[in-house]
Amino acid sequence: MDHSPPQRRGVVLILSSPSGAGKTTLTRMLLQDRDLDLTLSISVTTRPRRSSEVDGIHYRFINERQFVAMRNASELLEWAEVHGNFYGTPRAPVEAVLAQGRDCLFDIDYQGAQQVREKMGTDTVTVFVLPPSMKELRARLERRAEDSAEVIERRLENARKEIARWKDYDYVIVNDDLQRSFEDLIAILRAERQRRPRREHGIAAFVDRLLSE
Ligand SMILES: Nc1nc2c(ncn2[C@@H]2O[C@H](COP(=O)(O)OP(=O)(O)O)[C@@H](O)[C@H]2O)c(=O)[nH]1
Ligand SMILES: Nc1ncnc2c1ncn2[C@@H]1O[C@H](COP(=O)(O)OP(=O)(O)O)[C@@H](O)[C@H]1O
Repeated sequence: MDHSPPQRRGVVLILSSPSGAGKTTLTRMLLQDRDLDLTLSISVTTRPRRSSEVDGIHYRFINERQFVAMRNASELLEWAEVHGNFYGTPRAPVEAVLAQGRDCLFDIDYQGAQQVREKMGTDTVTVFVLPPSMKELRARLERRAEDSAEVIERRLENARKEIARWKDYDYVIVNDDLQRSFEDLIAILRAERQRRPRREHGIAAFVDRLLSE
């Protein structure tokens, strides 16, 4: 087994947006592109499962007692209450991915993004996804048809507060054309992978060999 350190540090790529702006769709597109080799951080949540979701793939659905137990055992890298439910990121899988110098993708809210940035520092890259209009945001939530009218209203009420956080992020994408947004995300990831501090170890060894030629 190869015990040498990874050639580069993994990217901690965080996507946030108000509900309905399209981050889950973009996340799924990124994961389907095998060449990108991204691993999703699968959150735990106390919210009820939607019909389109699979336990253990999109979320791990747990009850509040289990959530509190995980939080108290410091098993969560970050956690937050969003739209009246608890969400958290299990720490161990993230650490395992990053230790291999691979990249980890997070679909978490602004509270979680802030906590991860504080803990992971410059490994973190944050992207905020905006809807093209509030009218379209409502239309997308209604078209998705996964939530009750009451839940949709609550999400739209929270959207203004969430959108106000755009300034905390490294990148902002207005998700009008889905394919274009996807390509922009790939461009961000490719560029971030090449950042010198992330490649310090691998490049130093390469340059040593180069100069010894
Ligand atoms: N802080 C935090 N937020 C999360 C986590 N998982 C999901 N979220 C956020 O919780 C919010 C609600 O997610 P969800 O119920 O799937 O609804 P959606 O935004 O309409 O797809 C979104 O802003 C997610 O990004 C997590 O582990 N931690
Ligand atoms: N650029 C886009 N144009 C049109 N519809 C979109 C676009 N992006 C996402 N959608 C649709 O909007 C709905 C909400 O998207 P979703 O990814 O579930 O949002 P979020 O995860 O941010 O709540 C889904 O039905 C999705 O197919």
